[in-house]
Amino acid sequence: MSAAAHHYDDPKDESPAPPLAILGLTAGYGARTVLAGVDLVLRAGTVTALVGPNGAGKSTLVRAICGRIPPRTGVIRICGIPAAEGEARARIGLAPQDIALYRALTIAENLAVFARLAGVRRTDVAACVAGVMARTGIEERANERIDRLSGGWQRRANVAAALVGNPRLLVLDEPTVGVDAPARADLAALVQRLAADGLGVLVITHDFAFAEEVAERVAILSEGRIALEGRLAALIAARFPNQRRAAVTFATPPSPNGRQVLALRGLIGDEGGTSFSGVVSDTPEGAGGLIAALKVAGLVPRTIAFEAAGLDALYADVTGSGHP
Ligand SMILES: Nc1ncnc2c1ncn2[C@@H]1O[C@H](COP(=O)(O)OP(=O)(O)OP(=O)(O)O)[C@@H](O)[C@H]1O
Repeated sequence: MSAAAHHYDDPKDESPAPPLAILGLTAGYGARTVLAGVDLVLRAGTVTALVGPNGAGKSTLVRAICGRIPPRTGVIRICGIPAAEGEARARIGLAPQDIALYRALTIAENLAVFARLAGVRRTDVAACVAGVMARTGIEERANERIDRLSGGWQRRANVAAALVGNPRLLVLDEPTVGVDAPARADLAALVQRLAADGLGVLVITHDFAFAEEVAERVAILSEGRIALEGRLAALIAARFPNQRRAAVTFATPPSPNGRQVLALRGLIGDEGGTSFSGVVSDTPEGAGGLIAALKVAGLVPRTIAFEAAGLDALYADVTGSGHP
């Protein structure tokens, strides 16, 4: 049995404490306070997506979780252990935003290096590497160099490297950057499998479609706090009772007057100025009212759709801004 597997099976490790518990965390840089009272608990076996505007402090939160910047006030515990302690860091697997692998080495060689760095005994490295590759389904590419792999395989290898120390908390920072659609589905399935195995998984992402696919819970970081956290469906039902998301597109950007009509209906445009979305009442009158208003204003949409509100509507409502 590998050292890592032994560590995982050790009954002394069966702590009832959650993989991650943050209470009243404040942190920042110099005079700058970035996190101003963050509360967040992640349970084993769940995936939580953390979203927030650019500069909200997501990377700062990751640094604090990994013990790289100290809390000014509040506590961060990893399986009950204060984040500053080495024992806590050993329970965290971090797959950073930039692929943190040796590009000229193969997947297997990289995993062997990281296993040694994670403290796996030399004699246990091969078993550890084989175990992690089986867990992440990357054996078929084991002997390919990182720089020859697609973005999707590189991301999977990046996740595998985070698992060599057999963590309880897996932190994935922007795991879908550079990943095409089919590979994203594979990645989502992998993340869910790892959670089903008992890991607590925190996914920091700007990719709302991925967040909706992979995470049962979402946390929205805004103005230094977790403004909202919970099951996505429940949060949406509570925030938008009997409402639907309306999405309207135009062949060319509407006039300022047209934009104003849309804004009055709660529909906000994207940067290109041709796609607008917002929430409307989930009644025939809600949809009919919008369509009638478009007609009166002389606005001819290219497409118009009404669908259940999703993370983007929730995010816009909580942060007051569009999708980052
Ligand atoms: N080392 C640092 N020293 C001083 N200020 C910093 C440092 N790192 C980040 N900041 C500032 O702290 C704030 C939060 O940054 P952070 O990188 O945590 O945000 P983020 O939510 O991860 O942003 P993004 O989504 O753009 O990656 C920003 O205003 C940033 O300029």
